[in-house]
Amino acid sequence: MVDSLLTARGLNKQFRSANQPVAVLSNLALHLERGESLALTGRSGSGKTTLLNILCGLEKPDAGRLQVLGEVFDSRAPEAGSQAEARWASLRRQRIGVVFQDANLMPALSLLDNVRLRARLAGQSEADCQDWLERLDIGELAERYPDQVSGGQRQRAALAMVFAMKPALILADEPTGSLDRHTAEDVTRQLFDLQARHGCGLILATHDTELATRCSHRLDLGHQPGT
Ligand SMILES: Nc1ncnc2c1ncn2[C@@H]1O[C@H](COP(=O)(O)OP(=O)(O)OP(=O)(O)O)[C@@H](O)[C@H]1O
Repeated sequence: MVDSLLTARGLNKQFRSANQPVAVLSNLALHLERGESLALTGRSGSGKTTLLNILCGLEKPDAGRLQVLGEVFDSRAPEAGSQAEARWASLRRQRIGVVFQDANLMPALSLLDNVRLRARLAGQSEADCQDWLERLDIGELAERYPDQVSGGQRQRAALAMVFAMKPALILADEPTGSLDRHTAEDVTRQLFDLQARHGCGLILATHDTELATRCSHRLDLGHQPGT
């Protein structure tokens, strides 16, 4: 079995601000194997979210090569953008679970239906969807819509969606950012339990040093040249 989940080489990304180029990622490399976890740390604006977006295909690097779950994305490849988009979309639907700051819940679906939809799209059973909501302590909110619950409860629903899809790789941007300390500890424990049980990879961006120390590896983007 191939254990490498993700390899990135020579990633560069710059944005333009007030017509000036702002280098965010410069010649960045990283590698993740099955069962490993990586904490992305660094000061605000150092590029953590940008890197997570690149690692799931929501943002294009200016240069670099990515190998993600057996798929290769190379900025120099002649492949049409739409083909790469389709490969990224398929990875996000079935194999990469993404937990971002503004939890991607469908507003017209209840929390439970959001979790069920995510499981279905990933080809997983819908049988344990209510159970995931219970485990994240929002079982009694299953029939509510996203705009009828708090930001922290939405974030837990987003985690339930990711758990239900049983991904090979989880990307999480401040997964405990809007949770109180007690709930954050509970969610963190579940995140690492799930990772240990399924042997999936986990990359998370965090300002929480305690959460970062629970990961097997750490990459401080505050030290990237140009940031
Ligand atoms: N679309 C964009 N256009 C211009 N600049 C951008 C864009 N997106 C991000 N940036 C800039 O790129 C830099 C990195 O942003 P990013 O959101 O990746 O940082 P971060 O480390 O996740 O920050 P935080 O910890 O505050 O969430 C910042 O200076 C940001 O202002």
